[in-house]
Amino acid sequence: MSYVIGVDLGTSAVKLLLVNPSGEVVEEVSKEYPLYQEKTGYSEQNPEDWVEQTIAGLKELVDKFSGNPSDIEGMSFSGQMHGLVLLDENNHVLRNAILWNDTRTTEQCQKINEMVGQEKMIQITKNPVLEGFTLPKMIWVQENEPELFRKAKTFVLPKDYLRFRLTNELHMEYSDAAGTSMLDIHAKKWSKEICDTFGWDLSFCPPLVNSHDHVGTLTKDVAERTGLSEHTDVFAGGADNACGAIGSGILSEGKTFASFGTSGVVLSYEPTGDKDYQGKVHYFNHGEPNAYYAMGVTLSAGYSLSWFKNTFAQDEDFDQLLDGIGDVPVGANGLLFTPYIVGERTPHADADIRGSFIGMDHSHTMKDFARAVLEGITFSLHESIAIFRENGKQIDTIYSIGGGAKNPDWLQMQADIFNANVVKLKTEQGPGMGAAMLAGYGVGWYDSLKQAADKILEAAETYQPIPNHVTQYQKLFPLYQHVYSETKGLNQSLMEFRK
Ligand SMILES: Nc1ncnc2c1ncn2[C@@H]1O[C@H](COP(=O)(O)OP(=O)(O)O)[C@@H](O)[C@H]1O
Ligand SMILES: O=C(CO)[C@@H](O)[C@H](O)COP(=O)(O)O
Repeated sequence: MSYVIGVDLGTSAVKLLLVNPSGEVVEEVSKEYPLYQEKTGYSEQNPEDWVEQTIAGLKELVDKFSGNPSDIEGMSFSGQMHGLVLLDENNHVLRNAILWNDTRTTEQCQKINEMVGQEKMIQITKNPVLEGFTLPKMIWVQENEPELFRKAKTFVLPKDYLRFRLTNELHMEYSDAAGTSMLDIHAKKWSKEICDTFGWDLSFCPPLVNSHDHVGTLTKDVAERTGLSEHTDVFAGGADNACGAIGSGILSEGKTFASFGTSGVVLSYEPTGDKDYQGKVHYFNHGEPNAYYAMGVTLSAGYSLSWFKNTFAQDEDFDQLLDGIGDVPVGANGLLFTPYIVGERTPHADADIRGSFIGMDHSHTMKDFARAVLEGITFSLHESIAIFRENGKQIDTIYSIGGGAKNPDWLQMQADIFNANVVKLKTEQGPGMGAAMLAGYGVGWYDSLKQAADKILEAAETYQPIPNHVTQYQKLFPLYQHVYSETKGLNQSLMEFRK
C-alpha cells in the first residue's frame, strides 16, 4: 500500500496526516508552537519553531506507523497565509515572521494606496491592500528596520519556508502568492508595476509554481531525522484556505465552506477571475489550476474561543467548556459578543476595533458567556455569507471545517444562523486533507483533484436549520451588526490605553 503525508502549518499548531489512496487518515500528529504578541496589533512566530515542530511531528508519525516508511511516497503542504518570512542572500531568516493577524501596518496600507492607487491595486491584485497582507509588512520592515531590510534578498510565506527547509528548493505557489498584494492574479505573474513603485527588482520575488507541481525530494538530513525516505516526492501545496477548499471538495460553482480555525473563513468557488465583489471579499487563485475563490475572513474565530478559555477557564478543555451550551437558549439570555479581539477584516477592514460583551446581566453564567462567544463568532462569518447572497450566490449547503467543526452544538448553531444545511465531513481537517490530496494527485493516485474529492470525501453528518431558531437569529443578527458602529468611536478613544 502506498501513502502520502499532508502537512498543515496552522497558526496554533502543525497538523500532520498520513493518508492512504482511499483518503483514510491512518495516523495523525499535531505539534503546537507559540505566538508572540509583544504589543497590541503585533503577531509573530519564529520560523525555526515551525521547522523543528514539523520534523519532530514527522518523526512521531513515522514511529507510530506500523508499515514501511519507504511506502510513504509523497508529501505536500497547506499553510497559514500572508505571513512575511524575509531571507538574506544565504536564505537565512532575518527576523521573526510577521503573521496574517498582525495589524501594525495601517500607515503602510495608506502609503500603498497613495503610491500605487486603490483602483490600480484592485485591478492588478483583485483585492484592496489590507494590514494582514504581505506587501505592507515588507514596507513596515523597510521603514522601521532599514538595516535589516537592506540584507533581504527575497521573501517567502510560512509553508514555502518550511518546504524549503525540508527540500532545499525555494518556491512560492500561486494560491499563496495571491495573498501577498504583489501578484497579478489574472496573468499569474509578479507585478512589475508594484515592485517598481517600491524600488524592488522582480528578482526579489521567488519563482512561482502550481500547487500540484513536483518541487523536489527530502534532504538527506531531514530523511535521517524523521525516518522518511530521501526519495519522498514533495509537491508545492497551497494556502490553507485553498487547501481547505480542496480538502472539502469546493471544486465547482456554488460550493461553499465555513472554516472555524484560529481565523474564520467563508469561502466559495469561482470558476473565473472576473466576478466583481467591489473588493468587499477577498478573491484569490485556487489550488486547482486556473480556478479562483472568493472569501470573507474573521480575524479571531477559534482564537476568540481560545482567548476566552485561556482567560476564564484555563483548567477546562474545549469539550468541558462547551458542555451544556446546547441547553442555553438562542441569544444566550440576552448576551451578545463581537469577536474583534485583534481587529477585523470582513466586512469591517478595521485594525482598531475591539470586541465587546453587550447586555451582561447578574444572572449570566459561564455557559451563557460561552454560548455568546460562539454566537458572536458565527454571526461574524454570517456577515460574509450575507455579502455572497447579496451578490447573487445561492448558498444552501455549507461544509464546516476546522477545530470549530468538532462541536455538535456549534454545528447546529451554524445551520441556524447561516439558514443552510451544514455538513460535517468524516475528517474536519480540510486543509491537511487538501494537502494530502495534492500529494496523492502528484504521485498519480488520481486523474484530477475533482476525481480525488469524488472518491474520498464523505459526509459524516448534516445539520438542518431549525425554523424557530432561524427566526430568532434573524432578529438578533441586525443587533449584532449594530454593535460595530456603536462601539467604533469608543474603541478609537480607548486605543491610547492599550498595551
Ligand atoms: N473540541 C473543540 N470544540 C470546539 N472548538 C474547538 C475544539 N478544539 C479546538 N477548537 C477551536 O479550534 C481552533 C483551532 O482550529 P484549527 O483549525 O486547528 O486552527 P489553525 O489551523 O488556525 O491552527 C481553536 O482556536 C479552538 O477555538
Ligand atoms: O489570513 C487568512 C486568510 O486570508 C487566514 O485564514 C490565515 O490563512 C490563517 O488561517 P488559520 O490559521 O486560521 O487556518
